[in-house]
Amino acid sequence: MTGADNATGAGKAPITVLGAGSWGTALASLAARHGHPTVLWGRDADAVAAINQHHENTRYLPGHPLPDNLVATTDLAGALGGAGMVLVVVPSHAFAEILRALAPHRPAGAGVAWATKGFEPGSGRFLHEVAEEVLGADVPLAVVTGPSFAKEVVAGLPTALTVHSDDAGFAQQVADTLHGPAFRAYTGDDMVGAELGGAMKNVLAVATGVADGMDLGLNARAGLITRGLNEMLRLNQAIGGKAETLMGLAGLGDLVLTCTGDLSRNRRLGLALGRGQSIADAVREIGQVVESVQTADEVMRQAERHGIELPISSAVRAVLHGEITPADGLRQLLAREQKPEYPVGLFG
Ligand SMILES: NC(=O)C1=CN([C@@H]2O[C@H](COP(=O)(O)OP(=O)(O)OC[C@H]3O[C@@H](n4cnc5c(N)ncnc54)[C@H](OP(=O)(O)O)[C@@H]3O)[C@@H](O)[C@H]2O)C=CC1
Ligand SMILES: O=C(CO)COP(=O)(O)O
Repeated sequence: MTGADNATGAGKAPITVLGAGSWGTALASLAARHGHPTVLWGRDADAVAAINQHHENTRYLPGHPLPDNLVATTDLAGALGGAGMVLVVVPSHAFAEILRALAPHRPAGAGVAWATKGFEPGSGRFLHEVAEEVLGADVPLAVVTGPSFAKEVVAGLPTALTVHSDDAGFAQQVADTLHGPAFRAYTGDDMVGAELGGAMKNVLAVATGVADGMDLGLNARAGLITRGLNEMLRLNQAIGGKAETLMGLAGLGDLVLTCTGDLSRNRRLGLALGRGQSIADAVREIGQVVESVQTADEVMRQAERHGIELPISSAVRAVLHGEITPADGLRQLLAREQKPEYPVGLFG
């Protein structure tokens, strides 16, 4: 696919995407295909030159032609100059740094959305809390999340995701930019639930990956996904997110995708650990961001803060730190006391 799917761009808001990895490139490609004048900012000059000259991101999405009207640059101020909307798609460890860098160049009126999944490492803050602190309370903010592998989106395969914001008009603007012939973008107003779902599913994908790597069978996989969803729902309720958010694309949808789809880097990390590989070797082989490595710590920090027990997430965190082996984790989970599925209703 090399041209725009939709019109010529006349009247469409210019979009600036920050982060030229697999997901930033796929989302920029989508906006460009929908006729938005789109600029993709990346920090790697060679990668940027290859996108402009060969219309391909050879490192992160090799073999997928990008639209001719997608322009890449390493010039952050230039990229932001004419932006009608900014979409941040860097890993969570770089999120605060990129927001601080973009803040002085953001045109007044340009809202800031992000498709990053995770928390601020170290503090465990939600990304919308970081964004509000750096950009101020008046800037429209939104989170883009849901079951969406970059490789499938850039290939034009049908995908559905969701955009959550406290500002309904901005959620709609972001959704309108992404929505198109093969892409459904829904909206919602629950940033807490949307961000928690996107972060926790990465940790739970490691758990199902480990189980599959240990050949524990399909029953174990389904059990982990379901009890994992329960962990998401309980922590979400304690923090103040809406249950329906986690029963939708931002929770269950992304959990199923990431726990079962081998395109998931977090699942692949779990598979490797379950087969006895070291975490360092597995992460090196994957060669892209694996958010669970940091997110497991931050999920458990949130859980401790709110007094919620999360046995699967806790076992993943301990395995990722080398405190226990995958086999120990399995033994711990199976040895837990027998109890009602819902001791105190859905959220017990
Ligand atoms: N890939 C996917 O299918 C999806 C990913 N996401 C989320 O999107 C986020 C980005 O992931 P993804 O694109 O897949 O990751 P990748 O590993 O594919 O790419 C990471 C990109 O971030 C850049 N980067 C890393 N650190 C910095 C920094 N300090 N400043 C600027 N750029 C930086 C890298 O640049 P360089 O190459 O120079 O190192 C690279 O371009 C993650 O939070 C992920 O969970 C969400 C949904 C789907
Ligand atoms: O978030 C994703 C799909 O929605 C991508 O998952 P991974 O980061 O595990 O590859």
